[in-house]
Amino acid sequence: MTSDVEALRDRIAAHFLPEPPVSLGVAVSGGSDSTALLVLLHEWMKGGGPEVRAVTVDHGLRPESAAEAAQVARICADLNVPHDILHWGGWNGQGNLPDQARLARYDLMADWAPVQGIADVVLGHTANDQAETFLMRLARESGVDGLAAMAPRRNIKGIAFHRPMLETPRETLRDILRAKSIGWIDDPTNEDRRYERVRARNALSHLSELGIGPEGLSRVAHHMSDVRATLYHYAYTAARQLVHVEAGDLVIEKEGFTDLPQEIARRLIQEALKWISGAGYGPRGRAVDQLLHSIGQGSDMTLHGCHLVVRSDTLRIMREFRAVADLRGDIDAVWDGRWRLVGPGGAGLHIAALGDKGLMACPERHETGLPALSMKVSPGVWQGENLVAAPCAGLANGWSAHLVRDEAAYLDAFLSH
Ligand SMILES: Nc1ncnc2c1ncn2[C@@H]1O[C@H](COP(=O)(O)OP(=O)(O)OP(=O)(O)O)[C@@H](O)[C@H]1O
Repeated sequence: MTSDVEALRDRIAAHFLPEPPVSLGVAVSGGSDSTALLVLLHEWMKGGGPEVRAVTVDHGLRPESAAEAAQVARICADLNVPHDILHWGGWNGQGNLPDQARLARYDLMADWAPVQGIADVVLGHTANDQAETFLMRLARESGVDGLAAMAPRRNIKGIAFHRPMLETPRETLRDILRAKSIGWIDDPTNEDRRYERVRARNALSHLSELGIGPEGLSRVAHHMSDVRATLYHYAYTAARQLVHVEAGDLVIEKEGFTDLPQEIARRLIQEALKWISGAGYGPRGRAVDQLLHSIGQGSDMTLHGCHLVVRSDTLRIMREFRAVADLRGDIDAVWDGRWRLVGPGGAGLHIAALGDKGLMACPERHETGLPALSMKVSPGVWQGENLVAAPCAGLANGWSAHLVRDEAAYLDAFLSH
């Protein structure tokens, strides 16, 4: 074994410290990076590392794709590594094809892994991929979060996807394959200049004149990711002190909030909008800055399906009425992705927002101390056009409303960055 192979194998093993898993999945497209990753994991396994099982997703998008998956199968057979091929059901014409294919790939692999008793899957992204992502984020004028580029690990459906080679240049990996006379597949779309990533790759080759290369940019991304983690840590501390949940809204103490540095305030708001809307992603940074400006001016604003209300001593972020106005749900189902109603049941019941009509049917609403806007977006139990119960607006009738995402979930989100 050459010293390069040893060094890279050890770098991968270091990614899994302090406790490497017993078994690992490896996602192999047949390209140079993931094929080299397979070889390195195989070396690790031979030296007492985790059991390895490979997986290839055949997207069926190019005529050669089945033959390419079969080529990966042969390499795996030569190494004595078990290998599975997964098939994508195809594109439904929605969204952008490469994005949809990537999402489907992660989804298929996240379903495949637990069936094999695997909780960790390794991906072959290299320093070159990281540097290209970094340049694309620069083009979008991203801040710290965007420039941190790809994370070394992320969770999808409870499976950890690892990228242990984010600081390894592609050529180093190709040298390993050349030395072992193992071939790889060159995907023709990697040359297609219609893709931004391909243009970023070409641009990168010109930047070497300035001493800018994949490894350097990937180290900058790594620094940014440390900075991001630090900022989220402070944002978490601030959120614990200044934010609490009330009837499904997030209430922020205004005085403490306005003293926060903008980078921290922005994160508090971004996570709040994600928590209320249930969207897996936050609004764009510019939109959040506009919202912060609006808070400074003392004006209310709607964003990301949420409504921010500025009061003298608090900021209250609640669901925007428009986002739930037409939402009708089954009585046993979670409503708006966050409310579960528990009560005596009955025939022909459904859940919908109270709205003005429901609110007027709650004589005790003033006793709750909640703002009318907040009660208006809260869930009510309806029988046809008649309101049966509205637990957040003082009309219980044996019903109670429970948040599926609680305050702990809001706080935990800061720690997952
Ligand atoms: N069809 C696929 N099946 C299994 N894993 C895949 C597939 N496509 C990509 N991957 C995984 O995602 C990583 C990054 O994907 P990307 O599209 O950048 O790579 P690629 O150019 O197809 O191949 P490589 O990274 O192996 O050179 C790959 O290294 C591999 O681990």
